[in-house]
Amino acid sequence: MKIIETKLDGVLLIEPDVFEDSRGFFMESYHKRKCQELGLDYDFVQDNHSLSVEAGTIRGLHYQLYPKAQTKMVRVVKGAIYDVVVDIRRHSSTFGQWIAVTLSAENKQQLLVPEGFAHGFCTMEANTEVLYKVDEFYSPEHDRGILWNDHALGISWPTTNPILSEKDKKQPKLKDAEINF
Ligand SMILES: Cc1cn([C@H]2C[C@H](O)[C@@H](COP(=O)(O)OP(=O)(O)O[C@H]3O[C@H](C)C(=O)[C@H](O)[C@H]3O)O2)c(=O)[nH]c1=O
Repeated sequence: MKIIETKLDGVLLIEPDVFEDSRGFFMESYHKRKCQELGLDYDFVQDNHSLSVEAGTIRGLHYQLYPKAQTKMVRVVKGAIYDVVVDIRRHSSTFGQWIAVTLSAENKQQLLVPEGFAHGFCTMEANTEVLYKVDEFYSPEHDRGILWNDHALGISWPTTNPILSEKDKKQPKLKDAEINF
């Protein structure tokens, strides 16, 4: 398992060891001790799974407020996503900055999104399925979002006309968002 740092402190790309043979492949998609040995010591309590039927679906940008903030470990088991993370820690030197990585069933890479970051993705293929672990339970009362195309962020999404939930169509801009990180 290899860890690749990004320009956002704490946001990490994880490359699992994949064992391929004539039958296909095997990999440990999560191994607590090996993660702990690499400093990734999280107590994940919930696994999430989403299917997006159409390419060009954007889910996000989402986060939960303290004390229910979540660290997420995201991977794709079918299709591909343009995965985006935004630093929303008010005192961070990279506040408002974002990164994007492609996670796919093919590259099997995973993204670690710590507390203090908003997360969202755009599907690059039809019928894309995303699995992710979180270390805090879902709390609707603490669930918040930021508008996907907030010009202050300038995220280079692969589509300008995405499929969005009604909720995500009405998310606030970063300057108006409720943040307590
Ligand atoms: C997140 C969540 C949702 N739900 C229920 C609430 C709604 O009735 C339904 C769909 O929720 P939502 O539209 O918020 O789902 P997504 O738009 O995929 O949200 C996710 O998208 C981005 C990419 C994220 O990083 C978050 O983990 C998560 O917010 O599932 C639950 O029951 N448990 C949960 O943990």
